[in-house]
Amino acid sequence: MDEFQSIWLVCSLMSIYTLCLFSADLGGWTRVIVEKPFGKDLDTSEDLSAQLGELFEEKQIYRIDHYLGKELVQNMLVLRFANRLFLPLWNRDNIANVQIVFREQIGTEGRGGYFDEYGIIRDIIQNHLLQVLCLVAMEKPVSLKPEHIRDEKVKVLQSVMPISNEEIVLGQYEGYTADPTVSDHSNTPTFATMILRIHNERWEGVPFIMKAGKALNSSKAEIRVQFKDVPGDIFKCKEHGRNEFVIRLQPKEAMYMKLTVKKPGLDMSTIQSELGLFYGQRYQNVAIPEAYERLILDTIRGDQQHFVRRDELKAAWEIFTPLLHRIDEGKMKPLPYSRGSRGPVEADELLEKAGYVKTHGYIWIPPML
Ligand SMILES: NC(=O)C1=CN([C@@H]2O[C@H](COP(=O)(O)OP(=O)(O)OC[C@H]3O[C@@H](n4cnc5c(N)ncnc54)[C@H](OP(=O)(O)O)[C@@H]3O)[C@@H](O)[C@H]2O)C=CC1
Ligand SMILES: O=C1O[C@H](COP(=O)(O)O)[C@@H](O)[C@H](O)[C@H]1O
Repeated sequence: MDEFQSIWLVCSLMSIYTLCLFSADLGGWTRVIVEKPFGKDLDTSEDLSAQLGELFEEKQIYRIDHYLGKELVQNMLVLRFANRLFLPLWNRDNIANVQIVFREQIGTEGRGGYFDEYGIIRDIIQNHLLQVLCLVAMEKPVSLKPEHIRDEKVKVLQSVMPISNEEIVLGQYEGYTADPTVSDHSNTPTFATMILRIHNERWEGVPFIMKAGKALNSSKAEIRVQFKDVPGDIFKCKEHGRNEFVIRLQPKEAMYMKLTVKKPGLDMSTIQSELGLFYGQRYQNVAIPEAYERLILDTIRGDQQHFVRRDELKAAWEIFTPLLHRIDEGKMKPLPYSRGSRGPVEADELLEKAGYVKTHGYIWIPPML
């Protein structure tokens, strides 16, 4: 933040603060929604938090991350902690790897100037995907009270190990710097795949593969949990692939479990198929609220469960700041990739290296309405 931005920020905060004082006099309440970017690294974020903290109490601050307002993200805790099925499986004994993926077909059109300052890690991974990781990996909270949930999220974040250079692939799509608001020599990644490792009893040794990119061949956001091979493979079905539980956040919310079944017919052979819950089909007359709609309502209701607490934000920046500084200083360079591709091939190689096993011969047949 330069001096002008800093003065502007302080003046804006003071004006909001003054208005809030008036509302308190009238018997109202004060809740301030703050939208990202929450700084650019640990220090700038802590500065911002300190300035906000001088004016508002933490219970008045609603740091918004719109991924926390998405239907299937909110479903995560229910899925994990209200279903007996998942309780014994959700750990390093059974899960081989987890992918948390954001892919977008559009590039940075119209937002190049902003994006070039931040890049894909600050724009998507350090906030949206990391919040999803917390919900996938955290322990069961004592209760559904916002503080209990946020306490568990902080613990997961604090257990994430430093990210190794060998476990990162960065990319920048060709033509990105043609945007007049982007520097010709920009080192900003528009794509990143990286492995996060959680050093705790539940997750030691399980790679959490975070993938995000712009100008790719598809648009989607999903969580993909891949289970380990079945020991003693009497059906010789290992060749088809492993069990996978996929939670598609968007588009077309869905959850499906890829599993091995007997291939219908006279032979005793096996094939990969799926058990699925497709929201468009199962909940045909239900309108799924927009993330911001839900989160603004939560703010009015005074429920901070789906908002980021100050210590959570700090822990998130602690994970990424060293890596971001290496990129900002030009010590790590993004690889070029073509618009409309999957991103650099090195990213899929990293996935394989992390132990992800691709399915063979699985064909999905869309359900008929
Ligand atoms: N309910 C529904 O709507 C369902 C839809 N389907 C559809 O069926 C298709 C297959 O589904 P599924 O098997 O789950 O997922 P995919 O085959 O799309 O992807 C499986 C994994 O392989 C990676 N991958 C995909 N293409 C390549 C490639 N060319 N090289 C290297 N890695 C690759 C993916 O990465 P990345 O994620 O980065 O692409 C992902 O990690 C998809 O189109 C899916 O949308 C399947 C089941 C249910
Ligand atoms: O915060 C952001 O999110 C959008 C993607 O949001 P989604 O709800 O459509 O998944 C992304 O395009 C943008 O770059 C980023 O700032």
